[in-house]
Amino acid sequence: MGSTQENTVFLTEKEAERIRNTVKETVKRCSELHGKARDPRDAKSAYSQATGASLMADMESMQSNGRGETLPALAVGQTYPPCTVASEELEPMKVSELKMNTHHRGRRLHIKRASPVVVLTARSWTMVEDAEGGDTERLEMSLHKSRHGEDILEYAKNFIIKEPYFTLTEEGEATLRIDHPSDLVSLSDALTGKTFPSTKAAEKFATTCKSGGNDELKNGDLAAAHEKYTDGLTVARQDIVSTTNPDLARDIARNRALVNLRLSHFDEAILDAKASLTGRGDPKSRDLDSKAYYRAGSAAYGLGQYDDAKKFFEDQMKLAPNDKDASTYLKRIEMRLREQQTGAYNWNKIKAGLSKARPHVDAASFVSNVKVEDSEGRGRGMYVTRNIPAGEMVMADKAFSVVWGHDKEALTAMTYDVRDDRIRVQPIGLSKAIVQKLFGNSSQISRVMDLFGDYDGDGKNVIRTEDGPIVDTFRIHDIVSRNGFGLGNQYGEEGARNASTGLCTWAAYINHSCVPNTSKDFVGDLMVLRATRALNVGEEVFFSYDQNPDYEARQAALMTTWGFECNCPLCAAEKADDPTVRKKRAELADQSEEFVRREHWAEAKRLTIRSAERLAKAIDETYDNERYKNVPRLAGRTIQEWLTKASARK
Ligand SMILES: C[S@@+](CC[C@H](N)C(=O)[O-])C[C@H]1O[C@@H](n2cnc3c(N)ncnc32)[C@H](O)[C@@H]1O
Repeated sequence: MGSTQENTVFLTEKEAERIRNTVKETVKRCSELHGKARDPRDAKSAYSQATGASLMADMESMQSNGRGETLPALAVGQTYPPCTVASEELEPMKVSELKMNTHHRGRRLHIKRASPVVVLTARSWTMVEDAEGGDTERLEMSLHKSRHGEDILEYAKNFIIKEPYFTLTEEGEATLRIDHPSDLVSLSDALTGKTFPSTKAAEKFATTCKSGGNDELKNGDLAAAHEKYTDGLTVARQDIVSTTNPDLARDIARNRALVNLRLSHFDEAILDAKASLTGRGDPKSRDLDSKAYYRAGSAAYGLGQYDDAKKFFEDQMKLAPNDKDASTYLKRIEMRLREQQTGAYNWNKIKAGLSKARPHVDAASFVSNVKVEDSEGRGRGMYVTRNIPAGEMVMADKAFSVVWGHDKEALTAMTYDVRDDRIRVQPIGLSKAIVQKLFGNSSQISRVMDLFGDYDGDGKNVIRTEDGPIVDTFRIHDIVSRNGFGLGNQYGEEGARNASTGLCTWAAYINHSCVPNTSKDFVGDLMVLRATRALNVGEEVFFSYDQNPDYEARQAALMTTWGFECNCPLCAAEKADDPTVRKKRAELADQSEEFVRREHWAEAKRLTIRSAERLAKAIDETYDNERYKNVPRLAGRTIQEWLTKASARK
């Protein structure tokens, strides 16, 4: 957590003011327009507006290679919950009935795309019209605009918008706006309006989908393969096909399991693989079932559900006792279970396997020495369940999601939050990656949504309807704000605009202290926490979110990024200092940073060491001995470390 000096993006007052004013102006206009009738659009000019903008966007993305030079600026904090009922339960409406700046709760809009899609860094938009023909309107998908790596709006032609939100863009143009991807249901183009006169026709359709899916899979187009298999499955599972040819649905499900596995949609991969099982004893069926168990096992492994994975691979071995892949997996699972239970990691092997191309470790989280409980004044916290000697590992947490600086998904944005009037630099790419992962793995939604965030949503915690998983993207944004962390520059290429960031769902319960009792380190995407002093059973674990030795700067960062005032023993002592003493100390700390940058300890002459000693003494004298009896003197740390190394050389 926290950003280093090099990674700080500075914004001029004027730029900040401009962002603030634009957002405030839009918010004001929106509230003035609330409930007013919509101005109809001219369909022809709407189409040419979108076509022109789409060409421009294509050209820009070709020139900038898809990555903008400047940070996008986004307004955040105007939260609203996603629709939590199935589209079938909503009452249909027409574009012409839309009211300005209104969430049309309880309603649904069936639309079709009527223009090319304009794909921009933080949003996509297009023109749409009523499915049966009628009024044209603009539709904008904000931030979470892709699925299976494809732009959602480009993905299909027919959509249902659940509980449509009609508002203004930041440029003041009327638009249907989607912030939660679950509010947009894409309908299959191939199936819309399709009926089958006979079993044969339905079977033929499903078989064609299956072979089309196979072709797409061969071409590596996973999104298209998924779509074709899904169409095929929808029909193959209907009674007219499944009663006469149940194996067709099994075959398609088995193939879709592989696509889901490759898309890291592990939940659906397991469901598909299980649905494909024949349970028959002939060699061909045993072979197919063995394949299905392998896919289910790999998916469970991907979710970190090692006990389930073990069971699937053992079932596979019963059908194919000599299968090498299954036995390799079973060995890996034994290692993961050992890591989980005892924290016994083979560090050499883990580190040797890491590279920029393979930045994720194949390791399990080790959390059996800790538990989560209430922490007075701090929400919940993490506590040790046994005594842990100094230097020993407290826990290791394999990140739930990481976006590396070198990933194309890395995206940092400047956000203006209307709730607290603050501008922040946010790892938007990480929020997007988490939403994507949860969309493909709804079994993980509760685990992430349990983390602390300012916005709690509607409190219903509905995670699925018949239309699919529901992910409240505003909650994810707030959770990432308060729990995301930097992974450091492990593989190079990290900068202010593309920091490597991640979310750990265990370490996220650890509170901050400026006098922490643990320190954290990263091995790839595994966060390793060690005790910096002996910890007694039942003690709360703390690490430092921000180590700035300057009291004011540290408190400001803790308030802006994490929303709290720190009352740890160090902050209590520093708060009682005279502000002029604190200022002097901060100046001396700056001088010592500068000194350390200028003078290398390995080449230091006696006179230089003397200067360092004088600086250290001056810093020490800013501390009241009584108040700082048991409290670290942070400002002197850098120069003291330098002195220790330089003196040891003599
Ligand atoms: C990463 S979470 C830590 C777990 C959190 N306490 C919870 O209940 O889930 C960060 C949030 O915890 C709270 N927090 C962490 N350290 C704190 C402290 N020293 N004093 C007060 N609140 C703290 C703040 O609300 C912060 O935004």
